[in-house]
Amino acid sequence: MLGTGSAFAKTFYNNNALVYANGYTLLVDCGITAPAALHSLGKSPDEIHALLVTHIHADHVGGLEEIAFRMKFQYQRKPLLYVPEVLAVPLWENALKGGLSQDEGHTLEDYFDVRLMEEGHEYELAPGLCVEIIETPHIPNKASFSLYLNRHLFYSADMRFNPELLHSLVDQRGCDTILHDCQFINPGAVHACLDDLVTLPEFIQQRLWLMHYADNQPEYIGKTGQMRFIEQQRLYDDTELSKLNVEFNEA
Ligand SMILES: Nc1ccn([C@@H]2O[C@@H]3COP(=O)(O)O[C@H]3[C@H]2O)c(=O)n1
Ligand SMILES: [Zn+2]
Ligand SMILES: [Zn+2]
Repeated sequence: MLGTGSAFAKTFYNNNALVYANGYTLLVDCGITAPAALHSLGKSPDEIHALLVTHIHADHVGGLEEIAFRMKFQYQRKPLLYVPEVLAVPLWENALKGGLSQDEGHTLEDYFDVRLMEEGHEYELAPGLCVEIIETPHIPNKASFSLYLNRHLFYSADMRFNPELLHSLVDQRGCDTILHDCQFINPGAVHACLDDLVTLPEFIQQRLWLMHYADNQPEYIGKTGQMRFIEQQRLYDDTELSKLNVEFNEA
């Protein structure tokens, strides 16, 4: 995890992730703090093969201008950008155009090798890395897409509490690991809140890691039912994440 903080957290970086697969590096979301978070890990933007955007909020796309400029002018590269089809135009028109538009660039494609994604398809981004996008409710009338990775790990984009989806992923689709955004304050108007998440049955909680949390996260350690916090700037192996759950349950 590059960062695990909420949109307004100051002690945690924005909730963005680096996904590694056989030498390939995917950056999932690129918020305002992503360049600093990469720097603190000693990572150069040049090490990123592809980026993926879940939705248009600054904690998920606010760092794209810096990455786009540096890729173009510092590294002379056009990285792959995976974007849900409905977000491609608003991403350029409403988020990036103001800063990036200039003689050398007037479109998203001038900075990125754009790959549009649709729901209901699985995309093999690299050997050992398959991604499906699932539209999940967040802000009314504003599209946001969670991810299903390698047919076993669900990574929530910001989403409201949706127990039916979590049940169907676990019961019908072999989901053994859930990384879920979490808001501490009730009600979770645009996110799932902790009071909602602790109502999930234990077998779902035991697979669930909390992320996208506020600065007062330390106050909640030990108060999250069967769920655990995932930590920023730490490397997790996806098979280890599910193995640890089993060990945790047995302990
Ligand atoms: N209707 C809304 C819209 C936004 N927000 C807050 O703004 C943040 C934007 O980034 P986020 O991570 O989606 O979290 C949102 C809410 O904290 C909110 O609380 N209610
Ligand atoms: Zn967010
Ligand atoms: Zn959001």
